[in-house]
Amino acid sequence: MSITSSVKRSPIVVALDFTSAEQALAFADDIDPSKARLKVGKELFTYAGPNLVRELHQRGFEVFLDLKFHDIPNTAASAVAAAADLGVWMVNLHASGGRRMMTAASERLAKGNYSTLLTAVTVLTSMEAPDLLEVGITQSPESQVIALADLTSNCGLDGVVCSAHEASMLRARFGKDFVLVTPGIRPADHPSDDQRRIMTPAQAMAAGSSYLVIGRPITQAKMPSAALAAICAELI
Ligand SMILES: O=c1ccn([C@@H]2O[C@H](COP(=O)(O)O)[C@@H](O)[C@H]2O)c(=O)[nH]1
Repeated sequence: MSITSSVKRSPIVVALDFTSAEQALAFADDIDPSKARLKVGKELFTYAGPNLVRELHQRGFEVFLDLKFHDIPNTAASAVAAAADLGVWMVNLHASGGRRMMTAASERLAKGNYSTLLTAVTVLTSMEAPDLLEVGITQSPESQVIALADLTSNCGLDGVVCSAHEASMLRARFGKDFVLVTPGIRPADHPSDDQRRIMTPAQAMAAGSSYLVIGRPITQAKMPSAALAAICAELI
């Protein structure tokens, strides 16, 4: 069991988009696990693998394994179970993988009695209406998020990854227990980079986000732990 549950954690999840375990662990060693959870995504996991996740657990961090699985139902369910066996706090799928994929994954976790949270990505925070149109989706990002969040909820998952722009609408629709994970968070003085549907940390919390995923504004700062502390202070 990796989760040190007695510690009250902040809603911040720092995206460890680094190219090595050494960089990720140096960052982790500079911060307190009560101040943030950590997200391991495709880049870092491809470089450093499951051992890095174990190292972060040993240091007392809860880990969101953000691999956004999207595959046939059996493969996606098996991948989610592998993540749960690793003891991660949260793992995710792409909701566009559809009902049978999401149900298979959700049922696999329930059958194994895992405590790992399962969420589904709705519309990436880097996308706007013209991006959706180019991949054949004529709905607005907001309508597409609602459709995929309805499907996710029907399939028994714990919540969705969306932008904070959709958070208040989804909070009203699904209630207080539905998990809303919102990347695309930018302090007011930080550039948006490749993100498009962005909000500040305080705005996102006020809109009903459960967890704020924040990467570059913290990890690329001159003093990452100070950048994290400033964002925590904004949320008090
Ligand atoms: O819709 C999504 C889903 C996932 N992400 C991930 O969150 C972080 C954001 O990093 P920043 O540096 O704060 O932009 C990154 O790891 C993405 O893969 C997302 O941004 N949007």
